[in-house]
Amino acid sequence: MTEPTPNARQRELIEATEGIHVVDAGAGTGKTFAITRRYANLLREGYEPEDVLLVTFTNNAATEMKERVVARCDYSMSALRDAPISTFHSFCHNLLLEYGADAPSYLDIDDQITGSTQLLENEVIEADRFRTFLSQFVDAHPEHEAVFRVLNDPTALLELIRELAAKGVFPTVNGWYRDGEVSLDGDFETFEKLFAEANGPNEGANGATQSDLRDSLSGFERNRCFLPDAPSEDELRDSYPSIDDRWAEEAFMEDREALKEFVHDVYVEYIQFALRRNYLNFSFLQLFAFVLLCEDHALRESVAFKQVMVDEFQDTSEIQFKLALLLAETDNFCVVGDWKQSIYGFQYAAVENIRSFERRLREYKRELNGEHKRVDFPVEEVNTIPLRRNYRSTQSILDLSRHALTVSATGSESVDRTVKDIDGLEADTDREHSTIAAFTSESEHEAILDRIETIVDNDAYAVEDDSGDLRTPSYDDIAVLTRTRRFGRELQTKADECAVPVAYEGGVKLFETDQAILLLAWLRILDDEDSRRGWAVVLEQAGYTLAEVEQILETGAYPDAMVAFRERLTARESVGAIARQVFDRYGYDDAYASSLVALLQDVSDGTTRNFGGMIRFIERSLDAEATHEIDDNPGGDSITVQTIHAAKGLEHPIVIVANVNRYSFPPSGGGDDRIRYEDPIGLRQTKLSSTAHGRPHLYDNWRYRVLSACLGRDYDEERRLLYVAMTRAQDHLLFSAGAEPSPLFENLPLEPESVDPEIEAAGIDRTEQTRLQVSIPEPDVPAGQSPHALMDDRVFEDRDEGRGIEFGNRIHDFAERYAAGEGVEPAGEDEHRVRDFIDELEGELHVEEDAYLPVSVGEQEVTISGVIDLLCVTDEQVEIVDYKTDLTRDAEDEYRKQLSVYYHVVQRLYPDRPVSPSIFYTASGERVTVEPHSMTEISGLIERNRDDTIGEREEPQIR
Ligand SMILES: Nc1ncnc2c1ncn2[C@@H]1O[C@H](COP(=O)(O)OP(=O)(O)OP(=O)(O)O)[C@@H](O)[C@H]1O
Repeated sequence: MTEPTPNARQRELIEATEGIHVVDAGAGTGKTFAITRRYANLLREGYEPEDVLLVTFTNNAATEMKERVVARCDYSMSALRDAPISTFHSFCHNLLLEYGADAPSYLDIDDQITGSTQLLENEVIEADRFRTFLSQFVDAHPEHEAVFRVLNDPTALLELIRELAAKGVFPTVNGWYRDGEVSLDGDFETFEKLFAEANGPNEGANGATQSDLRDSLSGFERNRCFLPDAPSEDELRDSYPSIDDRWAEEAFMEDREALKEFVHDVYVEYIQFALRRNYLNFSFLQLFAFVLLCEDHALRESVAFKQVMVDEFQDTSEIQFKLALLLAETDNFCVVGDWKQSIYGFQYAAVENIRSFERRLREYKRELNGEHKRVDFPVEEVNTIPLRRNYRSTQSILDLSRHALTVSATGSESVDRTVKDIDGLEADTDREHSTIAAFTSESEHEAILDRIETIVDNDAYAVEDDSGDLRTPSYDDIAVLTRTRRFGRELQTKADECAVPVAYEGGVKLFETDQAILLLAWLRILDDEDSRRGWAVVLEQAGYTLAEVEQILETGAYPDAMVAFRERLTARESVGAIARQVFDRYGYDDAYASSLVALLQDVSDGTTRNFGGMIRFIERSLDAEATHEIDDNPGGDSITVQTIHAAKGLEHPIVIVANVNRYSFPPSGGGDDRIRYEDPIGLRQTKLSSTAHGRPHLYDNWRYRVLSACLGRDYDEERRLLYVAMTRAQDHLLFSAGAEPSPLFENLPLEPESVDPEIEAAGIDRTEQTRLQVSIPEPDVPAGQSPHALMDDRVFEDRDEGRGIEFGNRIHDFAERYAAGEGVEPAGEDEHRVRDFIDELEGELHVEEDAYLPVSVGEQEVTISGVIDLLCVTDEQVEIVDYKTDLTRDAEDEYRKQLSVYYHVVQRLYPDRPVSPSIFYTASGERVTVEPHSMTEISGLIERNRDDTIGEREEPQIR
């Protein structure tokens, strides 16, 4: 194909070689094309490759740019081999290898960066190392016990470190680098403004109605256990229509010294740990490069570039923007991007870098020039170049895509932007042949496949070929884009059943899947029965808190069921058989699992049981980021299924944006990170460990509850994801949803059609067994089954406080035998309470009743099964009783889900009587009746918990 001729605006960017230029333009407007041409033009104008820094976000993009530059100038590929066209990370890596030996000394760290310091890219391996670090850290720092006790996930702490590094908050050995600590404290003035905004009274028909904040604090104490210093809900909401302003300060001001010290010590000691083991992660590379450039003035001046250009600028983090400034010798600084395509917030991309480019430029210059002039060029004049012509899509697709940025993502959210506020794009083509449609179906997967079959070879869906003529479409013109990975995988399975060819883009990093991680853990346990690395993964996966994991590892008191499983594995003949048994236990019956079994069988000859060898093989594969094609990829003419994140930068003739459903897009929930860093409230704990009532316990932090109510959840990135998905389409654009479409779907200006798919798929009514956990805690439960099927088991923190699993089992055992009339004698207060309670009951008692509840989740039938502790049946009513040995009621919301399942089972058994589900707390003797969830709610809860929300976590992009 011939190279396009730049349009006038693109030419302006290509030829404007002096000064600061910013392009913030829509999809497909030729930004990458123009910046590549600009680079070639600079070389033609006499700049040497080493004078020009061109930053991209992936190594592939860097290579592609070099190829395109070579085509436009006199340089060969080999001449450009070492040219600084690279990612931030590889640039920083090279800088540190050459000049950075002593960079750690600027943080008062004695360890050095050496020639053998490796870049550790693999997050799975890093998480493993971080676990090792953390267990050493805990032993060395008993003073941090209280903060450590609140944690439930080591990777969340590692994520926090990455976040702080991306935002320029670095530790020194004895404190914080520059004004890092100020950032951790947060900014009360800015918070006060947010508080005032959320707390402004609303207008009702009869005057002012209560503020959003007051409203969202109703139920302030529900299902929470606060420390005694917390205000009651009545106190907090004693004024109307807003809550009293004094609560802004009361909530914000909190003694966070212990927390800051904990985070500081983990952060700096982890850096030291990494350096001593000769590795740095992406975050630390940038951190040290930044410190080095800040502190070594001579070096900074010597390495600075005459020209700095950044592509995909919307994906830069704060530290990356600052790095780019430190690397610029003059104001020849050019960035291109699109705020509407900023979808890497979870990797700390700061959309404000491009949205408020000029303000940030000035602010960062001021900051960097604090005690020394580091940015020595004027930033007052910025030339903004608009690009409006789109070379990808038809006008109707472009017009609709603007709506993506203004639709409300929830039922109640109001978006303070209208379509008019979004710059429109002009299609380069005059042709208007697009089909734009939306459909819903109870069987969404089948409906999509059905539609695909209709599209292929259909003139109504004709697509433009390279010469601009229309031709009928084939499978490989079609891409199905999804917000989360899970839906794509499900669709692939369904497509296989229906013989529709589907391809994954770029294969799968098989050894990074959950399946492989669990298998590796069990192999480690088989290789060494006390393997900390193996047990830590297995126990965390089963839902134990970090403190519990530590305790179990310390004492070697592994759960009986897990030990028994290890014994069963030991009896297996081959690694393949072991793998199969591990996958059976965790309910993995998919292409990944079968590929892993087949691969390991091949590698191990199918017979030997050399665990050490297998472990090394998996580790090496992880290190090499080995990608494997999954067996069911047909190749050739097939549709592409990928996440929206993976589709960024690509284009497809026909796009189906699928699974635009409630709880999936936007994904429901959020992390359960106990330590958070949020703007402008700084570093906070959502839970606090205290012995306020005589024994250690985790309390909810009431201050965080109030603070977070003022922050709200920002769905802008979800809208941008929708925009990215839509703007991948060249010719036709479709949307699909299931029984419960997302507001993102419903609020688009489209009239969805409800369809009943005709496509035949074998095995569609397969039933998936999902066990409901009954006697919580009972954490040794396969993943994908209970408790993850329905409950958020992270609320069960009580388990390490002397009562724990065994205690719970003992009480349940006593209760069962006592109610069954076995004449057992109570021992201890809880058992006495249970006895008294049972003595009071009137009616026929049934103990340990099995309960099975079929639930439709999407188009799948799921059976939730559990065991009901006690049923008390009379002619008038049926009472369900579930014993809980918890010391508090803070897990009640989760128990409600469990009891709701029992309620529906029992209600079906006794349709003529009222059924009341209740909890009996053995610690207090309190009996609490719960309000059951409806079947629809249960189905939604299962879907929500099953849906993996990690579209964003895949494709570990270099950022
Ligand atoms: N002036 C032009 N004439 C014809 N085609 C062009 C022109 N400029 C760019 N294109 C083509 O438009 C397509 C999109 O270009 P490019 O990928 O550079 O856009 P972009 O703005 O970076 O897109 P996105 O933001 O969606 O990643 C490419 O196929 C490119 O070759």
